Amino acid sequence: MASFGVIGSKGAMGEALKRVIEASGHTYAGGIDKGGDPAALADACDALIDFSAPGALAANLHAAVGAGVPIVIGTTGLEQSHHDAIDEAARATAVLQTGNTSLGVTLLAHLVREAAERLADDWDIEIVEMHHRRKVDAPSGTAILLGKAAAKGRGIDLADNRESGRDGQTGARARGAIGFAALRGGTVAGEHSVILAGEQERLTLSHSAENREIFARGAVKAAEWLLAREAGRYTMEEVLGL
Ligand SMILES: NC(=O)C1=CN([C@@H]2O[C@H](COP(=O)(O)OP(=O)(O)OC[C@H]3O[C@@H](n4cnc5c(N)ncnc54)[C@H](OP(=O)(O)O)[C@@H]3O)[C@@H](O)[C@H]2O)C=CC1
Ligand SMILES: O=C(O)C1=N[C@H](C(=O)O)C[C@H](O)C1
Repeated sequence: MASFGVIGSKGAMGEALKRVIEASGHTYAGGIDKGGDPAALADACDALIDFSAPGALAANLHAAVGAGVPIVIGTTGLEQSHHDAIDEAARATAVLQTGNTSLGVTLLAHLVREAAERLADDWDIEIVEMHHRRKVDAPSGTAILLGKAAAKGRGIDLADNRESGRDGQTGARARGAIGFAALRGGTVAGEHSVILAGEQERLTLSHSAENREIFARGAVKAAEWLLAREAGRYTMEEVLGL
């Protein structure tokens, strides 16, 4: 059994994580929110689990490296500079970052990659997501993860082929583009659909999160798995053996 510290502990995910850690027989080492000290939390636990905000990432990585504990990062809305910081920290400790810790989405990303690989680029790819009204980033981390999987299947870079936020006189859709649409409202835990639209037919691959426990369970599983790992940057695919 291990002890886990949660960053973003009073948030929706933080509360789900506390429940799942305690139900799994591990120890909840405590949690922090804005203004809290991640270094003290890192010293008091075997691994950190961070579902907070992009602005917290640098201090959280620094704390994990300083204490020599692994860290799971579920926070979304990350930019390239955040990913560079994660790569740097992963030289010193075990780190896993993902936009979605659920089993279903991790498998969905594989299916999307395979579909994009097998279908020619006259099959247009559109990713639609819906989340609760409190969500602050768009497209969701999951939508970006799925877009990257589709781009990988196609052998292209997402950054060069991404179309989001269409409005007004957009012009016709560019061949090979990967489109994103983000809906917000109510209490939706997370809905994602990847639509592959061809001539006279459409294939839709979807995932529905019914609650946040699925993300919390995946994050705890990832933290358990990281405990036995050397320094490095790891993926949910590796944790789940997919
Ligand atoms: N990867 C995945 O599977 C999933 C990822 N997420 C992501 O996790 C993140 C949190 O989601 P959710 O719980 O719904 O959000 P909430 O807004 O409910 O909670 C965020 C928490 O983080 C805290 N926080 C904000 N800034 C800091 C900081 N600098 N240091 C420490 N804590 C801070 C907030 O504290 P305060 O109120 O004091 O500001 C709050 O308690 C989001 O980025 C979301 O997209 C969510 C679900 C699944
Ligand atoms: O903010 C959320 O709630 C969620 N965020 C993650 C994302 O951005 O994809 C994962 C999940 O969809 C819920």
